Amino acid sequence: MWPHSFEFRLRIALGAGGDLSLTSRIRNTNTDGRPFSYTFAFHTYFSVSDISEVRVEGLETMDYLDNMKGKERFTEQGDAIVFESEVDKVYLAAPSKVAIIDHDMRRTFVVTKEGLPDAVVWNPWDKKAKAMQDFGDSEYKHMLCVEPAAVEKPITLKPGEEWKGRLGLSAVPSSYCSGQLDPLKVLHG
Ligand SMILES: O=P(O)(O)OC[C@H]1O[C@@H](O)[C@H](O)[C@@H](O)[C@@H]1O
Repeated sequence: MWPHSFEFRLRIALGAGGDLSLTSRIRNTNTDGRPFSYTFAFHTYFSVSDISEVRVEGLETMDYLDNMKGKERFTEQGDAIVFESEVDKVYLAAPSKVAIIDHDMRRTFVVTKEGLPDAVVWNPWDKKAKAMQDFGDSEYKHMLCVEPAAVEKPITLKPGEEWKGRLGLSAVPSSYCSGQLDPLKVLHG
């Protein structure tokens, strides 16, 4: 058991237009005066038409830790992130808005975050999917995990202190067709 006392509160708000907001609050309620540290991530799995056709915008040129290479640090190059094999990356100091663009579904998920500096991007691909008990063998083709997170630098709370992290999620209809969708509007609009 974790040797600390804490209070965890989750506020779920669903807006009239379907926008979802999840706010987590963690308070250190230790009475022995001890601080504690933790990392945090909203493990949000997005349903996508075909992982090979999806791209993520907002993380280009970001530094990341590659969990598949012993957490070595790299810098993302070039264009939007696309997927052709297993990925498990922690983007550091990621922007507060990231877009998951699903051309076939004509839908863009816009993920916003507050109090969560990092963003994890994960897809197990075929081999790991087969090895996971709670994951269908082919489910990796239709999912992408983008997680607002605080991973690189653990959060430390003294007794009485409270931390707050928020995830915002909206699905925007998009009829993207070579250049129709302006990433600046998705990311900054
Ligand atoms: O199955 P869960 O708890 O959603 O976690 C899935 C993945 O979550 C990511 O945060 C991790 O970086 C991966 O290593 C992990 O496998």
